[in-house]
This record gives sequence, structure tokens and C-alpha cells, in this order.
Amino acid sequence: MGSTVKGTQCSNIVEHFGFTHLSAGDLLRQEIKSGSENGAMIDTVIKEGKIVPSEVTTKLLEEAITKSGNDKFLIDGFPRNEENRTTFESVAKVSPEFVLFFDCSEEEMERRLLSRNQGRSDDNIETIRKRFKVFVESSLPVIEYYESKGMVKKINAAKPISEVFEDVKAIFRPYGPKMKADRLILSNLDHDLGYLHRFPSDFPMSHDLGLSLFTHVGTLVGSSLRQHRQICSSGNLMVQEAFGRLNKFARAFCYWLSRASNPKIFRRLMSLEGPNSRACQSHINQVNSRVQNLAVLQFGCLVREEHAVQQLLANFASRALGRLWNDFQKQHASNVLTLAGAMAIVPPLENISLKMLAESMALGNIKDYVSRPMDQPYLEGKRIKSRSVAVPSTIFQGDAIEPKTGIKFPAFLEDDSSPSTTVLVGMGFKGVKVMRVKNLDLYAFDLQPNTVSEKLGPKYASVPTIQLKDHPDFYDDLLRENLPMRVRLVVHYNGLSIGAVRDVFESSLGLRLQKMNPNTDYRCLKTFGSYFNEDIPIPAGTKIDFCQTSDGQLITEIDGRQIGAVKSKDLCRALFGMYIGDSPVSLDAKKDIAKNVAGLMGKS
Ligand SMILES: Nc1ncnc2c1ncn2[C@@H]1O[C@H](COP(=O)(O)OP(=O)(O)OP(=O)(O)O)[C@@H](O)[C@H]1O
Ligand SMILES: O=c1ccn([C@@H]2O[C@H](COP(=O)(O)O)[C@@H](O)[C@H]2O)c(=O)[nH]1
Repeated sequence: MGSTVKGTQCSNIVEHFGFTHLSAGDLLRQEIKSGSENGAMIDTVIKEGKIVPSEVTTKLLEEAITKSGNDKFLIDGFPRNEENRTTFESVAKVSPEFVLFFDCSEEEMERRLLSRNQGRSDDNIETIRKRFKVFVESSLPVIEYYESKGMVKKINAAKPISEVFEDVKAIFRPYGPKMKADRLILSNLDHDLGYLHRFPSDFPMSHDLGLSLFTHVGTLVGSSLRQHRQICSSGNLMVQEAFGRLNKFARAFCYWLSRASNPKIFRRLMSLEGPNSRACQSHINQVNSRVQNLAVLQFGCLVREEHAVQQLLANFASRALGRLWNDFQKQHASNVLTLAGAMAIVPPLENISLKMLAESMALGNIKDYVSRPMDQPYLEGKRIKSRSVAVPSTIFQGDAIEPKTGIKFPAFLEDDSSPSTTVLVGMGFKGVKVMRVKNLDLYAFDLQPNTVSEKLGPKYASVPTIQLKDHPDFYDDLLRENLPMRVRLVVHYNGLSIGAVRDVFESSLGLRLQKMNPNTDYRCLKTFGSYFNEDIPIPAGTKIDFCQTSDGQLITEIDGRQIGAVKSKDLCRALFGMYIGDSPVSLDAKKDIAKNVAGLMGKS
């Protein structure tokens, strides 16, 4: 693609056709901001309008591909030269389905880039002209190569954005969510009863299979269960309730499945990197941990086994979990009803949103369970103790709207279904100058439910919720335990500069650090401040996230993009102390957080 409209059109394509957008230029710019060892070199190359060495860009793309969990990618602004192309193809062992070439005159490109106004170091006339030269010398030969293979689709990019997108849509339509030849076969909860369900032939089998299932499976489970006379004919209310939960859980599971385990990615990792590679193992571990959590969530409350129906359900569930892993390993279309069987024994979770259920299936390690051969009774003779991972109905069940500003905070962070998923436990707004910057006084506080229960549950189990918010040690423990947590600030007026944000944080954190530990190493603060680069725009609506990891890193993100990370437990404590420590930004919000944390620990 030429440099004219790529980013703009890629956003449209992603929205309509569900690809993962990987902009090589964006990945390189992120690398500069992350302060990595290659950062300075990349910065110089970009300012010169030249091309970064292939191995650097290829590695960044590979990492992003692995991380995405998707199998449909829109690679933007790459390969820039023949060497890029051959390096990527030899590493990734794939070539593109087709190449989009946006055609536009240099004058028009120049005009657009000069008015782009995103503070990019290469949006100046000298660099732009150098980039044009590099494009003709190095990038055009790549286009010619793909043209010789009949893979280039040319689009007139001189037209207005919406008209360009009409042409783009015509090209992408055949690649959108669409039925492939294969069919998904769903067997009944119990094979012995001989019931088999097939999806209709127009059932969509795209990369977002799970999301489509999300809508289909509810009806399907219901109809399948109705045929399961042995269980349903009794009209037993308890059985109906169990199936209601099963239905809901199956749908939540499908949603989760679509985001967490992607057999194609897994297969690719297996073949490219080998089963023992780090990437492959980390993917396996991720899925393992979710399966583990699923098991805990389901079997943790395996109650009153003497009841025949429960025994039957437990039996289905036990077999189903074993199959889940085997299906995943064999890249079979998942046997959804079998999986649904795993949902049969569930705690009463009616008030929790499907998405929350899906997202709460995380954490843990199930290596010793998943290696069991298929159909070996999965949990026979084993009782997993409940860790109460479900998010209670006392806390935010969906997106929460901060009442004074109308700004929405997600109950879960949208793009994260990993074990580090945090849930919203509090919001704060003061409407007056906080930390001397009025537009930064709105925030949300997120915590990871399982870790909270695990670390604080034992100590505070016997303390009534009402007392918890005034308990002298409670907030200290929250701050001391290195719990994964996040504060999201939302800029709610225009006109705030990143420099002002840096200044207020530097001075507030400096004071807190000094109070906490007069001998602290202030270099962490300097490093932290250095991430707030003057050219980062922060208009109203910008989200600034501070995340603490369990190993004491403070990660700063702006609109989902990491701008820096610094490892310092003191700095983490100082930062989160601003919200749940002494003299917090909002005392009400601090107390709300305590109440919701109590909920996460299973208190009502
Ligand atoms: N069809 C169009 N008509 C007018 N302006 C457009 C059109 N498409 C994009 N623009 C504007 O042109 C500028 C550059 O677009 P964009 O950032 O999408 O280009 P790009 O190809 O991704 O650039 P680069 O390769 O430098 O990252 C933006 O300010 C965008 O709003
Ligand atoms: O594969 C790549 C992609 C980009 N670069 C460098 O980054 C800038 C900006 O790229 P955009 O795609 O326009 O955002 C580009 O001029 C190159 O200097 C690269 O080296 N390799």
C-alpha cells in the first residue's frame, strides 16, 4: 500500500470484516516509545524516511501475530522492500492472499500528510519527500513482484474516504464472515442416547466462530436438552434450573472460546515453532489456565452427589472437560454441546453477564489434568476446592457510567481475556481540581478477582464488609500485596497537555515516595516521567491507564498503547496509594472500592 490512506482504510476494514490490523509503522513507533534497545535506531531511520532492518520489523510483526489470537491479518505498510518480503515469508511461511495498492498522486499525499496533525516526526516536508523516493526505489519493486503473481488489487485513493471504502469493501466482501465447506457437528450431552445435531449449512464458520456460536448455541442447547427425555420429562424444577445455567454457560463459554483459544494459531505455532517452543508453550499455558478455571468454577461446587440428576450431569461434565482439551489439541471444531456438558454443575450465577462469566474463566494451571488421555474420567475421585472466582452480583455487571460526567467504564477491559483480566471495582470523580489538573479527576479502579480472593481472602474472611472499609490494615494490604490492578484516567476536557500530566504525577508521586521511604531510589520516577513524551496528543476521551503487575512493574498505557514500563514496587504503591491510600483523590471512591473488593472475596 502507498502512504495515503492506509491507516484510515484499515480501521474501516477491521470494523467491517474482523481482521487484526498490524501496522508495521505503528509497531515501530511503539518500539521507540517502549525505550527498547532498538528504539533510538528506529527513530533515526524513520526520521530519515528510510527502512528499518527487516529482522527488527519481522520480529515485531511475528510477536503481534502471536499475541493477537486471530488468524486473519491486515498487514499495513509492510513489506517495504524486497528484503522485508523475503525475510517475512521465510519466517512466517505464509504469503498474502492479496495486496492492496492505494494509488494517489504525490501532491495529494503530501497535502494529506502535512495536515495529518498527529505529531509524527516524519510528517514534515523533507522526510515526506525522502519517503516518496524510498517508496519508488524500494517499495515499488515489491508491488511489481506481487503484480507479476496477479495478487495486486489497485484502488484509486484520490477520492474521498467513504468512496475509497466502497471500493475496498467490494474487494473484501468475499473474505468477510462466511460459511466454509466444513460443518460443525454437535453431539448430544450423552452419546449413548444417540442424539446428534448438525448446524444448518449456512452456519457461519469464520474466524469468529465462537461469537457466532454465542448467538446460536442457546437455542441449540435448549432444543437438544428437550430431547433428552431421561432428564427433562420429570419437569423437575431443579433440573430445569440446571439446564438454564448450562445454556447460559455454554453461550459464555463460546464467547470466551472465540477470544482465547484459536486452533489455527495453535496449529501454526506447532508447525512453525515446534511444540516445545516458548510461543507454543505460552499459548498452551494460557488455554490450560482457562480450562483450569472452568473446572474450578464448575466442579468447585460439586454438591450432593447422591442426587441422580446431579450425578448424571457431573458425569457429563467430567467427560466434557477431558474432551475440551483433546478437541483443542486436535483442532477439531469444538463439540459445543459436549463442552456445554461441562457447564452443567454451576454455581448460581444468574445475575452475572455472559461476558463476565466468559471473562472470569481464567487463571491457574492445569497441566496435570490436561495431559490425561481422552475419555479418562477427568476428575474422578478428585474434588477441586472452590476458589470462588466468579464475579459477584454486588459489583458492576456491565459497563458502568460515571453519573456526573456520563463517561463509560467497561466492567472488564475489552481486549483482554487473559489471566490478567481485571474487573471494575470503583470509579471516582471530584469535579474540582485534583492533583492540580481539573481534566484528570475522573478515574476507574480495576482489580483481578482471583488474586484478590487468594491473597486477602484468608486474612479478611471474618471481617464484616461494613468494617472493612475502615479497617486500618486493609488498604495497606491491598497496596502491599502486588495485586494486579489498574487505574484508568479519562481526560474529559480538551486542552490538557501530556506535559501537565507528567508534572502533576511526578510531584504527587515524589511526595508519596518520600513519605513512604525517604531512602527510595528516585530514578524510577525519572524513568516514569520520561515516557510522557511531548508529542503524545491527549484530547478529551483519551484513556490513560496505569497498571501494576504482580512482579511490581508499573505499566503506562495511553489509549491501549503501552508508552512505558518501570519496575519499582515503591512507585506502584505510591501511584495506587493516590486512590486507595492516605488522602486519596476521592474518599467515597476509596470506600466503594473496599466494598467491592469485599464482594470479590465472596462477602455480601
Ligand atoms: N480519501 C481521503 N481523502 C482525504 N484525506 C484522507 C483520505 N484518506 C485519508 N486521509 C487523511 O490523510 C491523512 C493520512 O492518512 P493515513 O494516516 O490513513 O495514511 P497512512 O497511509 O496510514 O500514512 P502513513 O503511511 O504515513 O502512516 C490523515 O490525516 C487522513 O485523515
Ligand atoms: O515495514 C516498515 C514500515 C515502516 N517503516 C518505517 O516507518 C515509517 C512510517 O511507516 P508508516 O507505514 O507510514 O506508518 C516509514 O517511513 C519507515 O521509515 C519501516 O522501516 N518498515
